[in-house]
Amino acid sequence: MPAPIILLQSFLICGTSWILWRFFRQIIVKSPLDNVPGPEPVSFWKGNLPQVYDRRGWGFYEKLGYTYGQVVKLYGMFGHKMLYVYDPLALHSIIVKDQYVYEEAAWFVKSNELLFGPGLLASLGDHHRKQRKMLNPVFSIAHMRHMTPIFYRVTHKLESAIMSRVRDGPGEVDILNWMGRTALELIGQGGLGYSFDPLEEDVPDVLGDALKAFMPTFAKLQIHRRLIPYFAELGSPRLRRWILDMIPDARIQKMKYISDTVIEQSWKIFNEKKAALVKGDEAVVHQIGEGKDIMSILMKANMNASAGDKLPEDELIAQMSMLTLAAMDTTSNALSRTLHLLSEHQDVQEKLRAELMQARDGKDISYDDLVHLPFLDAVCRETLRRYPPAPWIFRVATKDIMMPLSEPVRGVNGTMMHEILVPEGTTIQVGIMGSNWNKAIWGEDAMEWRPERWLSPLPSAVEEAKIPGVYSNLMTFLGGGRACIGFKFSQIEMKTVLSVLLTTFKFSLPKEKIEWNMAGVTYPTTGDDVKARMLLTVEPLEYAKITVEA
Ligand code: HEM
Repeated sequence: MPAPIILLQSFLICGTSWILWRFFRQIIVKSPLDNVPGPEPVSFWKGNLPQVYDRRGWGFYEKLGYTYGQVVKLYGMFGHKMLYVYDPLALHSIIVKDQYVYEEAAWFVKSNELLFGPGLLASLGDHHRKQRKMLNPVFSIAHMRHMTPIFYRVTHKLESAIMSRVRDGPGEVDILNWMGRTALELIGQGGLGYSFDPLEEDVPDVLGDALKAFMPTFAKLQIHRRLIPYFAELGSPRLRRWILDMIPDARIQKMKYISDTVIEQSWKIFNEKKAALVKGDEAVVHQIGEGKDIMSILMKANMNASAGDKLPEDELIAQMSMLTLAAMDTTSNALSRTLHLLSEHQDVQEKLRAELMQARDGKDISYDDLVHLPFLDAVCRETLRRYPPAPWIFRVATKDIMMPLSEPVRGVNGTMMHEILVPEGTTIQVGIMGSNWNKAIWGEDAMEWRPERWLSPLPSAVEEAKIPGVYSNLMTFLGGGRACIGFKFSQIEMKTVLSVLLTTFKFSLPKEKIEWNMAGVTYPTTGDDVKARMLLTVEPLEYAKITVEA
């Protein structure tokens, strides 16, 4: 019998036994989570996952908070009990104090490694700590400051590209598409020292196109992804590759092409950079990032690091694709959301434009002024609070552990629980938006988008809650050892792009309705279209028609 058929048969037998075992275990074995309140599952097979992943599931999460509180029991597949958590003390335990107990899920780490190599999103424990030690300084404020001119250069190209489409009068522009192209080019030039897209014209780029295709393709493989740990070590790499080549599924074959292309192209860029570094400074400054991009700094730091701290080349290369993917949709969707909100709230747009006009005074705003503009900062913070691009992330408890609570939870049996025993293997859904929307902390108007809240002292409950986020008492960029490494990068990116676009164009709502969809990274759709797209009406400001080249 051919090998793939034998494998398939064994898989079906193992899979069926596993499902039956899970079914009986859930019925027979008592769990400490049984007493945690939560909604009924939709079915045994899917649990609450259809609600958890519903692209229109905003109401479900709002209701979870108001009905059950800050720790809620949910069901995953086949009766697997999960916890949805945004209690601040519990969050502190999950992502800071006990972060090495609550790890990334095996399917998350293994699939990232198989697709792009051993980068940050594919490493755990000491290995991950070593990679962060080398990467953290590269994202320092000093380096970000040096990158600002690169950011302005790219953003002015975006400005010209949009101007060429609306110079003769207002028109609807797919802002999501432009923010996506800009975010890719910014992480390209600022992160890799590589240009993906001239922006002023449509030029295909093998690597850029593969990276752009990644998220939409990957989104269709979320179930397959969870099966990877069961196959990842099966037989030799050659056998695994052969089996992969044989799988008659267009989505999997496309993913294979994307992964191969990204790895191959990343090696190419890496080798060119290495050659320039060996030749010396003169060759480096003639490269796209002029040696100020993240990869050039990282490669130099790695060359000078002690033997114990040095990262092997395949790890450096894996960081390139992981940084690009982590940077792209998050920041471009945050920028799209901000422009959407400013289109809905014309008064806020006017007030922000006035602040930016005054600061710009005909030239680009310096890094130091840009980061200190109060209203721009307030608009960015409030957008990232109320609409965090990644509304949740997952962790898995790698052993039994006691979860502390800042507020007791009333159990299903009526008793008050002051802590919860979390059994090994429990999936934790970290409620990033749950924490950012918490009325007990942010006040009764927590669900309102109100930038002004950042211009006066925040409620004392915010400080007292000790939310473990790296940024502004928010969970948007997470916290602990796996906090977003690029959060300063994304701040400057958002502020540079807004400072240029809002002093050149006026944005308003399009004819069709914009809807924001829930996902690992939320995304907009326009009208009945299910494809990610966000049109806004864009009109050039009178003076900009003369000053901006198109
Ligand atoms: C508004 C924009 C952004 C948001 C909301 C955001 C949010 C996040 C969150 C929530 C995580 C934790 C993921 C997890 O643990 O599962 C994360 C991790 C990460 N982010 Fe961001 N991010 C943004 C922009 C960026 C940018 C611009 C970069 C790169 C320049 C970046 C690079 C990374 C990397 C490499 C990680 C993995 C860190 C690790 O595991 O050690 N992010 N981000």
